[in-house]
Amino acid sequence: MYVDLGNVLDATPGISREGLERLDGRVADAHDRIERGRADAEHGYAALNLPETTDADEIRTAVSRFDDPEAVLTVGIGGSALGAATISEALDSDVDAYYLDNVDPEWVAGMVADLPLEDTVVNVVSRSGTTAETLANFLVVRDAMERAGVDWTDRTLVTTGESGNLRDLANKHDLPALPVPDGVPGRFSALSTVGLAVAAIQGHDLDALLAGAADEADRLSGSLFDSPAYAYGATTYALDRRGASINAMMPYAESLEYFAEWFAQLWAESLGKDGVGQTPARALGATDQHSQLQLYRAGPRDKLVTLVRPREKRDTPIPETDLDGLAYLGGSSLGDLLDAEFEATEASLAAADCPNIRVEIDRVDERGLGELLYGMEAACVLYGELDTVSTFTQPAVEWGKKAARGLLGGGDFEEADAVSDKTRLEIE
Ligand SMILES: O=P(O)(O)OC[C@H]1O[C@](O)(CO)[C@@H](O)[C@@H]1O
Repeated sequence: MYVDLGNVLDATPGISREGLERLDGRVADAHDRIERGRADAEHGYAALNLPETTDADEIRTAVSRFDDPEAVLTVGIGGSALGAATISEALDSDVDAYYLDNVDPEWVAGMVADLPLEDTVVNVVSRSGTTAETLANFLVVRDAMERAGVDWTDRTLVTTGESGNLRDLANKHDLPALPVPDGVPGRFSALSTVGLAVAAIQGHDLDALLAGAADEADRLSGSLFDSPAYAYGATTYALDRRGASINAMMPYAESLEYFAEWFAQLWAESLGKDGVGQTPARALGATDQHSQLQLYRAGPRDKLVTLVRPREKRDTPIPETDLDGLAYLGGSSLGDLLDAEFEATEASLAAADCPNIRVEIDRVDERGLGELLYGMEAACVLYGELDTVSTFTQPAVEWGKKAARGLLGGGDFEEADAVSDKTRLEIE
């Protein structure tokens, strides 16, 4: 992973090279704290050990019983789906990957109806084993399999904690089950059983994914000038402190669109604590040059833009044309056009003094994805250390869960009472 900070040095908000050098002392202290947490496999810090602790053979063995499926359906939500989706949506495979990570009834019914259930692996993922959306969707999928005459116990893989509803189900029906790694919150679990089972089913190279992550881990150091991950984490933190409260994650690759969604959970759920936190905005280049870029460049000075691209990609030529005005495109390629737009957007933001950071990987392949996922996780951990927030908890999401559960009769929660007390001003 390569990180270019050039376009933050003279931006508004921005940080100077001297400012980064002053911040580097705090980076060194944060790095020491992180390394102590990793050494003790402390909750959360353990995520940065996954390149060494994830057992790829265990994952490959667990999925080996599913002989050449047509599709794999992941039933999970948040970090229990987004890591796997980031990888599977970025890489080609003959095995189609689908994700049920919401409970929209029409969407779920449509997806289940379209699946070749007899030739689909159902990958149910939940660290807690209690997440209502995941369990409800699993019950719907299992019922559909039974009605289709498919023995669901032959087609289901479970990834869950040591206890809970899913663990009980796996034990009761002797289902293949993978553990979730101790001390790794869902949003940090892409490089573990949680995020890699789909990749294994699709035939992707788990070792290369973990090797890319290991490369980035090897570059963690006491100086942001020696570590791309810490350069990104420290700079985004510093820019937030100077007013860039929004970070628009804008990959210039369709294959990385899901990465922006994964990044949004990682950044928001880790850093949004006690009244602080940089808001991740999902964007996509070049598409959002015709959309959100107007706001990024000419709106409030409260944003930074992260521009991500692979340095190498397969290309598509643009045919020669005799159409006046289009001759400049003919004989070029879509890759040349996308690169030109990436660099033009970068320069456009700089010309407007809008801070932007360039993040590149060599290619969107297993190694590059491993670097990018691990690099952003490490960046997030460093940012959390510098911002002195509780990076690895997510207490604010619990209120809504209790309210929903109370509304459905799943318990007596005062949060549910607040729903009926809603102030109404309905305009028809
Ligand atoms: O894996 P589980 O326990 O189903 O949780 C799914 C997601 O829900 C959250 O716990 C938030 O409610 C996320 O942190 C997590 O990724």
